[in-house]
Amino acid sequence: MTAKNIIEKVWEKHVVHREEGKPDLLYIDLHLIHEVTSPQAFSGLRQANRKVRRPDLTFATMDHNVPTVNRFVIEDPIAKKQIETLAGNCREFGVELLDLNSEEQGIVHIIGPELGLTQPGKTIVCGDSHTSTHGAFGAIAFGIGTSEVEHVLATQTLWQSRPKTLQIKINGQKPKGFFAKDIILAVIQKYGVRFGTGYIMEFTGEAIRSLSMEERMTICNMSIEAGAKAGLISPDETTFEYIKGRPHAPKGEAFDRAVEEWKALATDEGAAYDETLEIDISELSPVVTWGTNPGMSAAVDGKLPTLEECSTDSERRSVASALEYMGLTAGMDVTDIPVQHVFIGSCTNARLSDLRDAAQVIKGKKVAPTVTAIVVPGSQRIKQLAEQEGLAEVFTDAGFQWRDSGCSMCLGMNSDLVPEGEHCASTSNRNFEGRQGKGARTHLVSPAMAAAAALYGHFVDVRKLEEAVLA
Ligand SMILES: CC(C)[C@H](C(=O)O)[C@@H](O)C(=O)O
Ligand code: SF4
Repeated sequence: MTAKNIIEKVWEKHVVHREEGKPDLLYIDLHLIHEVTSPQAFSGLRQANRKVRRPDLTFATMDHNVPTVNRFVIEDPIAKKQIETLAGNCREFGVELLDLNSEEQGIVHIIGPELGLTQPGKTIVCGDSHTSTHGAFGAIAFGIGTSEVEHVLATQTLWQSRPKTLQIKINGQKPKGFFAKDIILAVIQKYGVRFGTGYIMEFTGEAIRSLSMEERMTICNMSIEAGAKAGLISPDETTFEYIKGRPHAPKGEAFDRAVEEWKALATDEGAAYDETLEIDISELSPVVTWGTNPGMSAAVDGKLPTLEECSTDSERRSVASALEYMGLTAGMDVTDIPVQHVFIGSCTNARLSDLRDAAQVIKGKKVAPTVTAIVVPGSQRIKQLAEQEGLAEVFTDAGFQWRDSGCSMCLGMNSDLVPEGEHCASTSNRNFEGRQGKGARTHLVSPAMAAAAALYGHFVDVRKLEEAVLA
C-alpha cells in the first residue's frame, strides 16, 4: 500500500460522486451555523420548500454580534434581527441552537471541540472562514459561503475541487515566552499571507506533537490567514484524550473503536505532499504584528522595517501604507508601540489555557491607567470554569473587565469597538484596516504578550517580566 497523508485519506472517504473535469461531491459530517451567514440560506430553503436534510448533523450558536455585557439587551437593530432570525429558523427547521440562555453558548469554533462534536476524520463546514480551527483534530474543516450553506442544509453534501496538499514542518521546541500564537504568526511572517492558496496544509514536526489541543487549535485557526483552504494536524493520544468524555463523543466501546479508526487516519510514514515548507522555532522571539495583515510582524525585541529594506516597489508601497494607517514610524522599536486597549478573546485565543497564560502574567499587578482591557471567554462554559478556578478574580483585581462570551472585539460587528486611531493588543487573528472598528489599529499577539502590554501601556517582552512564571 502506498503511504498516504491524512488529507488524502479523509477526502477520499467523503467523495460520494466523482466525474472527470468536475469538482468532487463531498459528504459533510458536521455543519455549524451562526447568525451572520445563515439567514439567506434558510430563506432559500423556505422558498424552495425544502427541509434541512440532517438536522442531527447541524448545530447552531449565536456569537458574532451578541453583547458581552448585558447580553439580553441587543441595541443594534441588525444584530437583533440576525439573532432573532437564527432562533426562528432553528425552531422552524428543527436545528439545535445554543442561544443566549444556554450555558453552552460560545464562539462556534470554540464550542464544536468543547462539546465533542469536532472529531478526527470528519468533514466540517460552517459559513465562516475560521472553521479551519477544527482541523486541529484531524478533520477537514473549512469555511463556506452562504449559497453553499444552503446547499449543505438541503443535501448534506458540497461540491469541492480537491485542493493540493502542503506540509508545514515545525522544527525545534517552543522557547520560553513563545506560544502557539507565535508559531503561526512566525510561519506567516516567513512565508506570507498567500502561500497556502489552493492547499490544505498539515502541520507536522516535533513541536506540533508536544502541543495541547488548545494550542493546536490556535495554529489551525490561523491557517486561513496564510490563504489555505484548511489546516489540520494528524490525531494522536493528545487528541483522543481531549475528546474522551465530552457530551457528543462516542462512549464506552464505541469510543475505543473510534480511536482505532482515528489512529488509522494519521499521515503514514513517508507519505508525500505536493509541497513541503519548514521553520525552526527554537530560537525565535515572541511576535507582534505592526501592520495591516497578519504577515506584517516583527519580533518583540526587534524593530519595524524601514522602506530601504523593502526589496520591491510594491512591498515598499504596502509597508508605507500600513505604517501610515497604524500611525507608526519605520524602524522604530516594537516595544515603543503604544497600547491603549487590550482584548483577550476570539476563537484563536479564548480557551481556558489562554486565560491561564494571560492570568499568570498579570497576577497581583495592575493594568496601566491609560489602558482599557477586556477578557471575553470563548464560551460560557470557559467563563464558568475560569470563575471556579479564580482566574476571573485575577483579571478583575488587575483592572480587566470580565465579560460574557462572543466574538466581541475580534471584529467590529457588535458594540465592543476600538476607537479610531487607538492601538489594541489583541489575541485575535485579523488586523485588517477597520477590523476592530473604523480607524482602529490592531496588533496580533499571544495572550501572555497582550496581558503584559496591559500592564505597561506599550508592548513589552514577556520574557523579561521576571515575576511571570512562563510556560
Ligand atoms: C462574519 C464571518 C462571515 C467572518 C468569517 O467568515 O470569518 C468572521 O467570522 C471573521 O472572522 O471575519
Ligand atoms: S472570534 Fe473572530 S475570527 Fe472567530 S469567528 Fe468570531 S469574528 Fe470570526
